[in-house]
Amino acid sequence: MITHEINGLYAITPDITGTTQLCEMTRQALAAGVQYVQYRNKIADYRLRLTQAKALSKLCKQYGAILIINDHYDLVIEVDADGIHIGKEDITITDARDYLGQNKIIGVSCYNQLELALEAERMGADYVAFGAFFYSKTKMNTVSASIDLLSEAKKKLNIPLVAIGGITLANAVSLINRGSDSIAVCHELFGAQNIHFVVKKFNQLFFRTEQTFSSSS
Ligand SMILES: Cc1ncc(COP(=O)(O)OP(=O)(O)O)c(N)n1
Ligand SMILES: Cc1ncsc1CCOP(=O)(O)O
Ligand SMILES: [Mg+2]
Repeated sequence: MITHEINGLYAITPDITGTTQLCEMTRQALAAGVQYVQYRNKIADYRLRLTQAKALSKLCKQYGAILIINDHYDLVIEVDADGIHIGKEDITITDARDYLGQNKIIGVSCYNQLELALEAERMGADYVAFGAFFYSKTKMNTVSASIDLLSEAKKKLNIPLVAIGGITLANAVSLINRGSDSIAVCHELFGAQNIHFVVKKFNQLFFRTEQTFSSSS
């Protein structure tokens, strides 16, 4: 059974080859309070992916954080990560579940399509991701998702919603207010001069939003 309902800031690692630099940036994010990390590296070969994923797994365990691996289900087992994130070009939810079992988190990209999310929930996904909501410096050729989709999805789905794509400190609130449980961020976080500061600011956005909800209810 999955014990973690994804929420808050979800850090997506950048495409870098330097494992020491990757770990140092991730350590700063974890030390500042990041609880969810996705290891995503589109330029690494198998050996480098294994090295980096192992190092991140160790680091996340030290901080009690959840590590999700993008695309590569074999790595999840090899480094004892907490789950996988899959999209339309990756393995199916059924195959991921068969391979990983009930105790691993499966996150699924649903782009701008509510129907994909409803199907993903039926097939046993633990969270669904929508986006890109804004222009992304990290991933080219994304489809664009509207903020209204989040409110609609919030009404129809029971699993957590993650928003992704060009999310910054300035635009994140619009997504959180529309029902996004988590925001997945790469450039605004790992491209920052002060990662610690950015994590704290993102986390405050969630805290403020919760305060707003509870004071008006
Ligand atoms: C949290 C989250 N949401 C969406 C994606 C994108 O996944 P995918 O469509 O498979 O594209 P790649 O990341 O593999 O390029 C994601 N990785 N994480
Ligand atoms: C993996 C992915 N899928 C849609 S946008 C994106 C990249 C997110 O990175 P950034 O926060 O830098 O836009
Ligand atoms: Mg993918």
